[in-house]
Amino acid sequence: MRSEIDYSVYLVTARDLLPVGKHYLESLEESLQGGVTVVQLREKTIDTGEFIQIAQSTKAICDKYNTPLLINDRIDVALAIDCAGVHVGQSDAPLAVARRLLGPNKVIGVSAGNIDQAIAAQKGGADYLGIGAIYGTQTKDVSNKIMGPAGARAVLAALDPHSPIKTVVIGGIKSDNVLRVLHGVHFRDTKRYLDGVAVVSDIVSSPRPRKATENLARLVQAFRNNENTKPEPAINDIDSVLNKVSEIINAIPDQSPLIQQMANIVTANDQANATLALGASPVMAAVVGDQKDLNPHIGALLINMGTVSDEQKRAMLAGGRYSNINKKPLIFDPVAVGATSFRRETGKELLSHWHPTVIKGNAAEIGALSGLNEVTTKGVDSVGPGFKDPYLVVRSLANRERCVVVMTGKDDYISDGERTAKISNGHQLLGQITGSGCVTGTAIATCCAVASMTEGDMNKDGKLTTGDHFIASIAGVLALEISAEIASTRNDVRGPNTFRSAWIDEMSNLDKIDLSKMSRVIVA
Ligand SMILES: Cc1ncc(COP(=O)(O)OP(=O)(O)O)c(N)n1
Ligand SMILES: Cc1ncsc1CCOP(=O)(O)O
Repeated sequence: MRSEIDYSVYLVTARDLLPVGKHYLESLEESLQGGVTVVQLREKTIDTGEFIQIAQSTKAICDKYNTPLLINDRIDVALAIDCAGVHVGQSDAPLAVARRLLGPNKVIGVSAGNIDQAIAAQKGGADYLGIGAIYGTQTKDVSNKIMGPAGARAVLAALDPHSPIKTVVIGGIKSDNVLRVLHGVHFRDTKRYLDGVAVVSDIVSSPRPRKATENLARLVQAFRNNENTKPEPAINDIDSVLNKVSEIINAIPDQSPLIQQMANIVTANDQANATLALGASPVMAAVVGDQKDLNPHIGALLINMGTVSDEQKRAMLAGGRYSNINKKPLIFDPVAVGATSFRRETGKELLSHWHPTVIKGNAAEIGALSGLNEVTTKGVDSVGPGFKDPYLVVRSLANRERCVVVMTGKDDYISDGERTAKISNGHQLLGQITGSGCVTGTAIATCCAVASMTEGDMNKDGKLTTGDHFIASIAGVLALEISAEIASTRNDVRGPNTFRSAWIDEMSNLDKIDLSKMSRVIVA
């Protein structure tokens, strides 16, 4: 009988990565005590005799904890010690040969670095796939093979949903990014969930492998609990939505969140002043060295690609990563992401390193991220009348990226994948000043910070952030567009530049306004 394996926390061994003074079997036993559910013995340089010896002592400890053992590459060693099975890579014994030698009762896992390899392994009868490398790692040179969570998500989506094959991801997975990986790989539309995460250095290099494993196991379990918990019915009737919007906007001065912004050189000043006018505090920190210390203190981080440089990109990678670790809302404004290959690559790299809470862009930017070319870009601006079905565009991207998507334009469309809103507020003067979209990002980040600070959540361990960011995004857009409408009626506004000052002034008067009377919002 082939053993039923729990792949949740899959340890791949590496004796060369043990901390100085830590014995291999001691580390292995501690990791099993911490909750490793399956072990793969991976040895690359030793002779067959020594391999068999180490495999026997590894199996003795795995047996003590009732944990299956697989052998990397070497079918002969697996047969010699009669363990649960093997893991083979693309340049190892072919799956059909491994199956013939091992028989029907042994487990065979196959590495899959792309969709074709995954489908071939599935058709060939592999028991599970090791999908990767997700990220770079010092354990092995995978520099040409990094696929990011989005690459693994594409592999999962391509598999036959009825096949019994199991899946794990591997490569650079650690307790500080495992939630981000799980959220990024799991695609709502595929019926397929990851069965586990395969880890080498996060466990093996730790002086406390038991603790390291417990951390990983807790996060994997928390993610699953969260996925399996039926969410509270989402607020979607318009009165409740607008009540919540007012609550969020009115709470900004009380909470006074610190809003970190990696802004662009054109609009940073307006963004900082808008943050103050809304009742929050701006901090414009965009160098790598600031990110770790600053992140625990912020309410939200806004990453705006407007004038992104190589140095700023490194800060964006780090800041976003810390935001996921510290469960801070992360708002991504992919300015002109489709305009050049540098921007396309940067957008892709950022989204593969961290998981945004909200993506906000104009039609061309949302189209570029969605892989659609129905709407094109001219510099930072969108060209033409927009998408035929904007609801579908935002809903699909929100589902794919598992975040809120805000598409700004004459009408704005906002979706969290389930609920979709259309906002028809605003004023044409907003289109005559530079950076009104960037300032919208500021307002969304501010409202998301408040939503996250004011809403407790029992299931927060498995989440990357808490709060209803769909409603917070509506609040951010309404705050800006209604202040623009009010500013446009002022006698002292004579054109775009006087409008700009009046607009920022009016952001600080929103508590005096009955937003529900001025809002033109539909929620579907
Ligand atoms: C679970 C898991 N997935 C992938 C691999 C990589 O295996 P392979 O491609 O054979 O590379 P090496 O491990 O031999 O370097 C794995 N070992 N485990
Ligand atoms: C064996 C292997 N195959 C793809 S990445 C990898 C190593 C993963 O190591 P780590 O978990 O330390 O990043």
